[in-house]
Amino acid sequence: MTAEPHVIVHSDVAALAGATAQRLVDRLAAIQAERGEATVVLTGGSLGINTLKAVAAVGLPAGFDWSKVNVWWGDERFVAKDSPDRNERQAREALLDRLPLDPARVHPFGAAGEYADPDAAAVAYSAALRRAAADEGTSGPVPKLDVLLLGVGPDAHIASLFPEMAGIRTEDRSAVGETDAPKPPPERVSLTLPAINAADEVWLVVGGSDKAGAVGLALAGASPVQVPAAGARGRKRTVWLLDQDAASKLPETLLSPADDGDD
Ligand SMILES: O=C1O[C@H](COP(=O)(O)O)[C@@H](O)[C@H](O)[C@H]1O
Repeated sequence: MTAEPHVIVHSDVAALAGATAQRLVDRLAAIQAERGEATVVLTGGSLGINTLKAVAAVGLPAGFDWSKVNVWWGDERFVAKDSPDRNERQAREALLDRLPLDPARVHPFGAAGEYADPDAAAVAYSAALRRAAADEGTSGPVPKLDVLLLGVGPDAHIASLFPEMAGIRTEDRSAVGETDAPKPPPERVSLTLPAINAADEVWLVVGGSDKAGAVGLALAGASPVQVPAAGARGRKRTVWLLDQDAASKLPETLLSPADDGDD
């Protein structure tokens, strides 16, 4: 398996969310069985949250222990902690609040009111990532990130890295603040592309015909500055999990239809 993108197409968004949920639990369980814990980086957005809702309905493999799962986020909207716009709040309501997670292993971005501005929250998140790496005995900028989930916007943004903006060009830190995002809310915090690409596995989960152009450009090898999704690569595996609408502009040669249990 290489980090060359592998594309799997499901029939529609419901099948995509359900299959991604099952794939995620299976993968985290396999990693946990191997090294005692597993780390997931969550995304917000429509499919990110629908996938978490679908996880609630997935059967858990024997021995799987949610309290040994580390949770980080790929990005956050810089709004009040209790705002319904917050990716953290949506994830908690969709799934996390129902799981026996260890609170010490759950790492939300800081919120407006806790930090003066998005960049201050980003500096704190970079520091938290570095501390977690140090706790694992490495001197790197991020801990081991097993599976990192991403949504993709119609403009090809990933996390809160938008085309042509400073965040997508930032390489010297793990998280960055954004104050003028084209998608509301304008103030956001995001992992940078180097931090995203430090994950072992990057899964881009995308549904809908409004995303087909972005998916087509990303998989045709566009420049990440113009098409941020083009730059997302896992160290070991990069998987594009699509519905048929999102895949409609891809050449046949790239597609692996899912049998909804596929790989
Ligand atoms: O605002 C955001 O948007 C993207 C994509 O969301 P979608 O609803 O178009 O799928 C998401 O990946 C990101 O986490 C979120 O903050």
